[in-house]
Amino acid sequence: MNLPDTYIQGLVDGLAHSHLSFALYRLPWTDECRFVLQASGEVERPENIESLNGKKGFVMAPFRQSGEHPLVLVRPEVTACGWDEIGKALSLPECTDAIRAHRYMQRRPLPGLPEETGKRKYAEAFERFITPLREKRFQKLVLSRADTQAVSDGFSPLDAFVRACNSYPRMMIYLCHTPVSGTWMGSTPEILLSGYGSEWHTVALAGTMPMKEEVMPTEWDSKNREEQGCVADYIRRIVGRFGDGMTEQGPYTARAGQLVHLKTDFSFLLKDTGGLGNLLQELHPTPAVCGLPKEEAFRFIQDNEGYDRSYYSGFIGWLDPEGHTDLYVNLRCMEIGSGRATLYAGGGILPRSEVGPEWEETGEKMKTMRRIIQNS
Ligand SMILES: C=C(O[C@H]1C=CC=C(C(=O)O)[C@@H]1O)C(=O)O
Repeated sequence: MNLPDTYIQGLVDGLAHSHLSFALYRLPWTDECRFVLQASGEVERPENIESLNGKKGFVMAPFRQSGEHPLVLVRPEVTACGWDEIGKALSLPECTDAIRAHRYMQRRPLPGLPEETGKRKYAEAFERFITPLREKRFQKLVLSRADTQAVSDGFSPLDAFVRACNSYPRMMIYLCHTPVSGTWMGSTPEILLSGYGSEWHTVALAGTMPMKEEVMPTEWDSKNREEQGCVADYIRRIVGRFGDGMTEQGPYTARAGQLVHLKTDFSFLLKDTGGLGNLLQELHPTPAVCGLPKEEAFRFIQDNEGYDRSYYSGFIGWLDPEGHTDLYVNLRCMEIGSGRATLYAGGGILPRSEVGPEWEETGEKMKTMRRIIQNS
């Protein structure tokens, strides 16, 4: 994907400081950039995931809804596809006025933690997680962490977005800014729900290994297989309740940047797309980001992880019950603030997990976005 001309770049970067709400996204294996803009009023804050039933727009859902991190829907008042159309949309007076006014100042991200503090806190959280796992109170828990990274004064979100598109063709890349959620960017390999008409798709993605140079490793140990197997069992159960004619492919090895994961694809038929919110409520959060049993794991993470996940491990993307829907789990993502970005990553923990490799794995996952901002 080419970087658009400096006029468009300046407008998108300006919009990411403004009081308007927009999303820019690129689906895997396409070179087409899509733009959704809400040029008036506040973004919608649906009360809960079920309230997304029948709604259309760009969704940003947190891991856990709260006053600080509500579910957000960017109303598609203006949509555009490709830089030419996007340039025209950005030239609307609503955009240029908002960019000029700069009325909204970005929130600052979490304060930076020195590396060792981060590691010690992670190790303490790991101890809190591993104990109930070994006592068999949980089958699986996902432990995550945040870290900060300086960004240069001249950091251009659009430039980073285009570089992510070119570096990660297999992933869904997005840049979303709303005054409510702040400015987020990600490069996610995990579909939560996609489809059109009656044909729908989701995946079970879990288990991680690093790429070996440019060669994909394909020999998975039993821990990774088990980690992915329980995600697949969960998805199979939910999809079986909502959809008909489910077919399944996998698990197979799927590349995501410099990592590989185990993936199973699920295809199914949905008679009624008016209830997508109900299905999303059941799917989210899958055991790829939360744990099993689901409700207990969800509460345990809130009480024991030691920080607020915010929009990390929620879901993001385009929702349209009468057209295409492309919603992804918000992984390999960051919140962009002034002079800093906060990066997020997690990993599945089983009773036989060890702290060292799990810490390393979260670091490798964070590199997906770190590489993009370090080179800007
Ligand atoms: C929770 C994350 O990844 C999930 C998706 C793929 C592999 C995962 C794993 O191996 O633990 C996680 O379940 C993350 O990237 O923060």
